[in-house]
Amino acid sequence: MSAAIRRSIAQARRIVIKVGSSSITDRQGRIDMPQLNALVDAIAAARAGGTDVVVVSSGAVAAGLEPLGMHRRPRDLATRQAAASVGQGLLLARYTSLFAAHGLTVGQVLMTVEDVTRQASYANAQRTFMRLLELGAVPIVNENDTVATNELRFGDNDRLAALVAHLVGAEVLFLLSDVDALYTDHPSRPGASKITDVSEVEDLDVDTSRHGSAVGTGGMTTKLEAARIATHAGVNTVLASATAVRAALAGEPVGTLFRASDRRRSRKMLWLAYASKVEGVLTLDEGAVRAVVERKASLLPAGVTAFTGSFHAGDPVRLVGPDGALVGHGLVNYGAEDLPEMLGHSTRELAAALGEGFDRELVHRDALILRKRYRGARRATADA
Ligand SMILES: Nc1ncnc2c1ncn2[C@@H]1O[C@H](COP(=O)(O)OP(=O)(O)O)[C@@H](O)[C@H]1O
Ligand SMILES: N[C@@H](CCC(=O)OP(=O)(O)O)C(=O)O
Repeated sequence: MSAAIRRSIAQARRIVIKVGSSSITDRQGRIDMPQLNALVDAIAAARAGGTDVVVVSSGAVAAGLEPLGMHRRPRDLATRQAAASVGQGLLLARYTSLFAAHGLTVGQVLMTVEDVTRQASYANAQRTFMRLLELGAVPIVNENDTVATNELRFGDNDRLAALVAHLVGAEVLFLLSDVDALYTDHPSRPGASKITDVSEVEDLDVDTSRHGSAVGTGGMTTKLEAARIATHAGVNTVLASATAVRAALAGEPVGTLFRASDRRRSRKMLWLAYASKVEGVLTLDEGAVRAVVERKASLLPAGVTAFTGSFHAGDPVRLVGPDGALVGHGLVNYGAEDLPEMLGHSTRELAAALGEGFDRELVHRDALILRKRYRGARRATADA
């Protein structure tokens, strides 16, 4: 890790720390007080040094097991929600008293997928975080497990933490876990070796398929996904053992550093890429697919043959090829009610009909995120 990055990590003014269930609860599902204490001490020291800290803490389900007489993580959603309901209260009570010993106040933030997928709620959540930080409180974030449904949940706090890091404009995201770094294979496998420095998550060739702890969810797969989201948002990301929290915060060479990408995406595009909820689907003809995928052109109304959904101007939509293969996602410039009159018409015809101020692009190239490998593209080219 270069000295400059280490320094910038140690001197960051705002950080997000995500801690996994396995790091703060024991095998019986009790909150591991010495471990939680050590974590809070390290965070309080960072706060004393003037750094804003947002904590994303898992552990609600795990902490609810023992009080409810359960011995393992429940399989069904309703029981997990009940466990989270009991455990979240206990967890926050512990955080509240441990931080109070350092003269710090905590604020609970329970988030749902919708808080980040809808632009208005995203802005609202952002305002709340900023105000909490201005007031000197330490936000303690978790997914609102008791109301999240199977269809509508993050399911893991790794990605939630990356989106929060982006939302609050953090400089560093720390993913603290029960493993000390990323390995080329599950750390228990012979030959698995430690990776200390990653420049581009998408270029990694590692096996993350084997599951992690009994209480954790997502394992290493969701941590890599989180690192990808955060680094593309310009946030340096450090994966380290929760027991090495002080060293990690001090920028010491522990764990794995995922370097912030130079090709930093705007807030809006990150939201589109990772957090938005698609409101409609546009079907493109082969010429439009080629223009968008190969020439990186904007999408014009003439290239769209059909659409579904009831979206408004500015909403996120999915773009698919004639065979339904995903082309990418984009922010559409017209609502569904305007489209029937526009589709298939050339720009000249539309300009004549709609006059001055007509927006010729249906989806502007700068508001488009293409799928990394469009599976239908080669076929579209070959058929042409
Ligand atoms: N390539 C890998 N490198 C490191 N850990 C891995 C890898 N593949 C799987 N894992 C597992 O992922 C676990 C961490 O994920 P998880 O249990 O969900 O933790 P947490 O509760 O901290 O979110 C590690 O303990 C390890 O067993
Ligand atoms: N929201 C859940 C945690 C989900 C989760 O991501 O857990 P983990 O893999 O331990 O970070 C809970 O508080 O139990």
